[in-house]
Amino acid sequence: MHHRTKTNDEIILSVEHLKKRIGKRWIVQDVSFEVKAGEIFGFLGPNGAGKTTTIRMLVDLIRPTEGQVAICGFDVQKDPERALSLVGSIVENPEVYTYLTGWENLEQFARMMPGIDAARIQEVADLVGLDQRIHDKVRTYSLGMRQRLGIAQALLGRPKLLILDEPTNGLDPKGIKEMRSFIRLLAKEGLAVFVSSHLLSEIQVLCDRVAIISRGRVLAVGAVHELLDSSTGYVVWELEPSSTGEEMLADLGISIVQNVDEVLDDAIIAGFGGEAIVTQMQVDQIADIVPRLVSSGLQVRSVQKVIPTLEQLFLEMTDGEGVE
Ligand SMILES: Nc1ncnc2c1ncn2[C@@H]1O[C@H](COP(=O)(O)OP(=O)(O)OP(=O)(O)O)[C@@H](O)[C@H]1O
Repeated sequence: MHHRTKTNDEIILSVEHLKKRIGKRWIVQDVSFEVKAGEIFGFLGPNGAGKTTTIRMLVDLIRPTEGQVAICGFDVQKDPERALSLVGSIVENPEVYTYLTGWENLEQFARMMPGIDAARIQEVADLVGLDQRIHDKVRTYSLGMRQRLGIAQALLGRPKLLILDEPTNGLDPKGIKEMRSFIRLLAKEGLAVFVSSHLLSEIQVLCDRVAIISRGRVLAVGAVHELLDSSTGYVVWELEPSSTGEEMLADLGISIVQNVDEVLDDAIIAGFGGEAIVTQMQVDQIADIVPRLVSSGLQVRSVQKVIPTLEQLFLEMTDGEGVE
């Protein structure tokens, strides 16, 4: 969906068969995926799916029961110092002192890191768009500005991977928009960005690829548009003559939706004349079907796929189990 300048196939984060048992319970049962440079990767699942537990293993806050995490090839358990030096995260948010300025907070944080000077602090302040306010006390910052200060801290050490847990939580619509374009900008610069969320719409608009997780397992990984294309959706056809068209579609094994108003928005239905035919099918079948209709003499006036939301997709995959 987004055009990247520096996307390449360099694998920044690799997670292989990650599992975590706490007591007798397998909180994370089997999680595998990869995140590449320049990519915004969404980690999507309902509350309690195991997202936080997985993220805590990514940054070595808890130890996996089984499986591996590698960052730029460095194993997080065997070589934690090197691996973690390549990660910035706002997962376990370091304390922000509200009585200090943004600049002083960054300075404080930089003290724990080698090779971070004032020029770098200025650079990250500019990058997150706080340059005008960086010498103001944090207590005067909006929530969005505090979030950006958190990201500035995460970026200080020039990480290859940025891990964000629910980055738009609590932001107003304007703040959410700003946060999104900011995340896109970082990815464009080549950073790999891992974003967890229980908000499907958020992931849908922001991420290049997504892993869908439920009950500690990855149900699907892929480009958002691929997951949507391979799923069952609704397609609206305007064919001439309509009744022949409907018969042909049925003959091709496509299921015709009778109760249209139950599955489609009124606004969508209103956009078509009374003769529109609605089918439920895999949308990637359209390309095969249209030539067949045409070659048997039908006039195909329009074909429109009604793209399912990620919510619908998720319901399909999980059989409707616990999603908001
Ligand atoms: N230390 C623990 N001991 C026992 N159960 C735990 C522990 N940590 C997590 N759990 C349980 O594991 C499940 C997954 O938790 P986790 O926080 O990873 O989910 P999540 O997907 O991040 O959801 P949320 O968005 O609500 O945090 C939950 O049912 C939680 O209660």
